Amino acid sequence: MEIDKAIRECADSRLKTKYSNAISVIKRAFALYSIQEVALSFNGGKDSTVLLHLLRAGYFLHRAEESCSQDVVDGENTFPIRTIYFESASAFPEINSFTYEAAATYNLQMDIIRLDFKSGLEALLKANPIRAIFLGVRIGDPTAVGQEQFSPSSPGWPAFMRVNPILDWSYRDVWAFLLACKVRYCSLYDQGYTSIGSIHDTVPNALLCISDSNNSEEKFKPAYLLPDGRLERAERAKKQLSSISNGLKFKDLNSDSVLTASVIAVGDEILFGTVEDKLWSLLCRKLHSIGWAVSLLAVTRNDVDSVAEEVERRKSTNDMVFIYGGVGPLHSDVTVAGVAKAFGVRLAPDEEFEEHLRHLIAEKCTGDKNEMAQLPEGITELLHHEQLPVPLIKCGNVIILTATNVAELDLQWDCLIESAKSNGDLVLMAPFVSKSLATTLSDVEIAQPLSKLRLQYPDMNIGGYRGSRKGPLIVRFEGKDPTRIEAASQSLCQNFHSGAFSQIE
Ligand SMILES: Cc1cc2nc3c(=O)[nH]c(=O)nc-3n(C[C@H](O)[C@H](O)[C@H](O)COP(=O)(O)O)c2cc1C
Ligand SMILES: Nc1ncnc2c1ncn2[C@@H]1O[C@H](COP(=O)(O)OP(=O)(O)OP(=O)(O)O)[C@@H](O)[C@H]1O
Ligand SMILES: [Mg+2]
Repeated sequence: MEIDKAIRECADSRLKTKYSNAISVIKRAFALYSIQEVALSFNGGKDSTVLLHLLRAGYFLHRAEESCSQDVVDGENTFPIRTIYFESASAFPEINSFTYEAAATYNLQMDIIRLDFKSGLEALLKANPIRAIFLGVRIGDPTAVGQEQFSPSSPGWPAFMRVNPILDWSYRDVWAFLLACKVRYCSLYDQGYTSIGSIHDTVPNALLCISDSNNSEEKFKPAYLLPDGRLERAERAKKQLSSISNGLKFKDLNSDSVLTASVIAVGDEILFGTVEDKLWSLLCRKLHSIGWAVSLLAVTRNDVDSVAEEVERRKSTNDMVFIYGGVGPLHSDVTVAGVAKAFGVRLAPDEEFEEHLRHLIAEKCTGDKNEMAQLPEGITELLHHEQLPVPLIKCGNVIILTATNVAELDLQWDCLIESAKSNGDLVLMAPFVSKSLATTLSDVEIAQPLSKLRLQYPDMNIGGYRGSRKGPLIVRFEGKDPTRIEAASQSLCQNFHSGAFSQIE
């Protein structure tokens, strides 16, 4: 069988693994359902073209195993699996003609359905004993969220099993397969289209454009030359830049409003006292400098449930949560998993993130499966900046920082602020201003006037601290309005003899 032979003979071990896993899924489906009970959902797209050939190979191998003899296996072109195509008036003519051409080449028994998906499937299932449908859905597709290789149809849909043999395939894997097997695919993919929807919303991928100033006609490179699979749906890139503000609802705020953040450090080494964490104080100062208040600092153990519990609690009571530590490939690096758990989603391979890691650490860490490229499914946005080798990860209102020291945090913070500013949505809050007064008055003398002042100026943070029991007491006024700070400090001084307080930096 030519597909099976092509993969067996190729040198790409990752593709071999993906192929053999997909074939196992297909064989499992053939063990559960009879051939009359399964269907292939085929639309001429690249993913469904991969699926068509996997099914041809899978059916051949299944028959070979069943009969235990190559002699009785039907010809390679026998493919008795019902194939359904939802034809639409807004499909590209090239997609239609490729679909019909494939049907003729591979003897597909095509059912052409001219209804919407749901009504079409209802009619199909009423007239046929179909119980399972093969789909070319891949993780990263908007419809893949929550799906497994075998997923029952959604509530409200007719009942059948969705079988997704290439769920964990990446864009690269798809092209590696189509090129290794030397099979035909829709001609649009050679004209710069990387994912094909309707004629109304699909254009060639601008990242494949070959610009030629002398020639007004645009030309495009083929889809398999897209440098990174992460750019398959190019419009996603635009979305990511404006994403920082999404969780923050900045637009409805006055510039002197206060937003709150909490900071979570993950690390047994901090709790043991072995390592002194310097990041939290720097992060507090940074947040402060953009007018944010830090409501809580927490340190958790390197344990998924501890991280999940803390994140879950903080994300609902703060505008933003910053978390660091525990990010990487070690068994103790559980932060990303903890964040996923806090949001009640699973970790799924993120093709875009994997491409970044591949560039960073070459092939060292990217085998058949790259654990570091697993991110919370459906809620993750990657925050890019040209100075960051790997983007920052944002899940809802939680930002995962990968910094491990002060210099790295400095860089990540600057990139975060710069890209937030450049997208125009992020209104940085008015920074806090403060005034500190030192006094040798005793705590007892000053306690009552201070607590009165707090009631008078509820918009301000008024507090006292001392460096030692015997040394001077420092009273600190902090807020967003310098005139109120001045008024409050004057008001305190008036209660005591002149010279009782001296201002310090
Ligand atoms: C065979 C088949 C089965 C589908 N089953 C479901 C389903 O169970 N639940 C669901 O929400 N959508 C289902 N869909 C719809 C897809 O998830 C998705 O809405 C559609 O492929 C998106 O196409 P569009 O981008 O052209 O709207 C199914 C589609 C097909 C072709
Ligand atoms: N009109 C349709 N008719 C039949 N099946 C469809 C149709 N549209 C989608 N599907 C099924 O859903 C799967 C996912 O669709 P999707 O558009 O993501 O992939 P594709 O069309 O194969 O490739 P591409 O991402 O390049 O467009 C398809 O592989 C196919 O199984
Ligand atoms: Mg498509």
